[in-house]
Amino acid sequence: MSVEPGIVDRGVADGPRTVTLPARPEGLRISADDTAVVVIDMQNAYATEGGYVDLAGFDIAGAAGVIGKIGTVLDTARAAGVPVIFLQNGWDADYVEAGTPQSPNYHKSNALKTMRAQPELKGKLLARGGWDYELVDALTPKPGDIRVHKTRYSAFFNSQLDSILRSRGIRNIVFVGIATNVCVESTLRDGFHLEYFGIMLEDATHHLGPPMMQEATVYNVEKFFGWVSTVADFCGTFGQIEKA
Ligand SMILES: C/C(=C/NC(N)=O)C(=O)O
Repeated sequence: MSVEPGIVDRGVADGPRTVTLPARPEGLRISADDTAVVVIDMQNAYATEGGYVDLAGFDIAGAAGVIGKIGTVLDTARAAGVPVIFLQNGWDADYVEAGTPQSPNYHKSNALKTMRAQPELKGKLLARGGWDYELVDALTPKPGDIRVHKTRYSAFFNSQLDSILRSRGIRNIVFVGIATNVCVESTLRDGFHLEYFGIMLEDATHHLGPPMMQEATVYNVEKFFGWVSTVADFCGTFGQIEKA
C-alpha cells in the first residue's frame, strides 16, 4: 500500500470503484462498495413553507436551495451503485415515541413546544402518516433506496441505521440534509464513535439558526469528527464510477 501525503487511505484496494474524494482537511481514498449516502430529514417539516420549522419561527429561506443539490447527489450515487438511505424524523400519531415530561426531548423539541403553544397543530407536526413527516416531493425515494425512521436528533439512536449499514459493509457515510447543526451533526458525531468515516457535503446541507451555525458545524466536522466535501467534488469522482 502506498500512502500519498494529504490523503487518508485505510488501504482500500485499487480498482474501478475506488476514488480519491477531494475533501478537507484531507482527500479520502474510498470505494463505492463501502460508501453510502445518508439523507437527513428532507421532510416537509424542515424544508417546506408551512412545515414545522417554518411554523416554529425559523427562517427556512435557504432550505429550498439544497433540495436540487441533494437530488444531483442522489442521482450520482444511484448510478454508481452507492446505497441511498433516507432518514425521517418524528413520532407516532399519539406522540408516545416523543417521550414524557421525564424526557429532555419533551422540553427541548421545538415541534412539541410549538404544538403545546398552538394546540390546533396537535397531531400535525412530525406525526408519522402526516404531510409534515413526509419527504419533500422532489426527493421521493426510488426503487432500491432505503427509508429509516428516527425519533431523536441522532439517526443512530434507537434506529435500524447501524444494522443496515453494517450488514452492507458500509464504512464511509456521505451526509446531506437538514439541519447541519442539529441532526446532521448529531448523526455524524455518533457515526464517528461507531467507527464510520463521516463526510459532509457542505453545500447539500442547511442549518437552523444564524449562518454561524453552519460555519460552526463545518469547523467541528473538519477539525474533530470527519471530512467536508462538496456536491461538485462528490459528483466529479463518484460520477466516474459505473454500477458493479
Ligand atoms: C430542531 C430540529 C432539528 N432537526 C433536524 N432534522 O436537524 C428538530 O427536529 O426539532
